[in-house]
Amino acid sequence: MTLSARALSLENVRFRWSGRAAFGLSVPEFRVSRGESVLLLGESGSGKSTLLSLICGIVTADEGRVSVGGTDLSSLRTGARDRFRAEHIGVIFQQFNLLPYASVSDNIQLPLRFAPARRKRAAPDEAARLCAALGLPEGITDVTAGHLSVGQQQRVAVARALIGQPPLIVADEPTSALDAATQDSFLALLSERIAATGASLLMVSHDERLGARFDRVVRLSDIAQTDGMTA
Ligand SMILES: Nc1ncnc2c1ncn2[C@@H]1O[C@H](COP(=O)(O)OP(=O)(O)OP(=O)(O)O)[C@@H](O)[C@H]1O
Repeated sequence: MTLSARALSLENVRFRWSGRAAFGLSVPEFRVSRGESVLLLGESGSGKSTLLSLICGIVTADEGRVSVGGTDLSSLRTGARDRFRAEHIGVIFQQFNLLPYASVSDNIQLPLRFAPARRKRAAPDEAARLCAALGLPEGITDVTAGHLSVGQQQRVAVARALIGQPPLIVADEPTSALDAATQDSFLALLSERIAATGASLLMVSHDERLGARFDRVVRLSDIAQTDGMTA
C-alpha cells in the first residue's frame, strides 16, 4: 500500500507540552487506512486529546512526521495547516463546540467557509439532508444551536464534521454525555454515515464497550509512550 493510500500516518513522532507539568508523548508508528474506522482507547489524562491535536495540526510534532492523506503537516505553515484541516478533516469535539447564537444550518456549514474544495463538494441542501439522515426533525436547520438538546447538538456536530465529505473524521469522546442505549444508536448512525462517504474514522474514548462498532480497536499504551504528570 503506498503512503498516499493512508488516511493517516504517524512515524517517530515526539511531542511535549511546555510548562512545569510537561507531558510528553512519543508514537513510533500509527496508521489508519482509507475507509477504516479505528477506536483509540486510553484512560483519562493519557494523552488522547493531545494525539488528536497533533493529527489535526492544532499543534505540531517536535520530531517525526504526521501525514494526513500523504501530506506532512509539519511542511505547512500555521495558516496553511488551518486551511488543510478545514479541507481534509471533519472534527467532532468533546464539547461539540457549536456556536450557540448561530443557526443549526450556519453551524453545520461553518467549516466550508475556510475550505473552497470542500464547499464545492457540498450540495446546496446538504446541511438539511445530513440533518434528516441523522434523525433530526424537519425544520431544525433554522433553529438556534443554543436551543438544542444535548443529543441534538451531538448530531449537529456530526453533520458539521461530515459536510463536504472530508476524507478523515476525527472524534474526541463524542458519546461521553449519553446513556448506553443512546450511545449505541448514535454510533450506529455515525458509522453508517461515514461508510456512505468512504471516509476514515478515528475516535478516541476511555470506554471499551464501544469497540464492536469499529474495524480496529487500539490502546494508546500500545502505540505510544508517555511521560510527565498525567493528572
Ligand atoms: N494545552 C495544554 N498545555 C499543557 N499541557 C496540556 C495541554 N493539554 C493537555 N495537557 C496535558 O497533557 C496530558 C494529557 O492530556 P490529554 O487531554 O491529552 O489526555 P486525554 O487522554 O485526552 O484525557 P481526557 O480523557 O480526560 O480528555 C495531561 O497531563 C494534560 O495536563
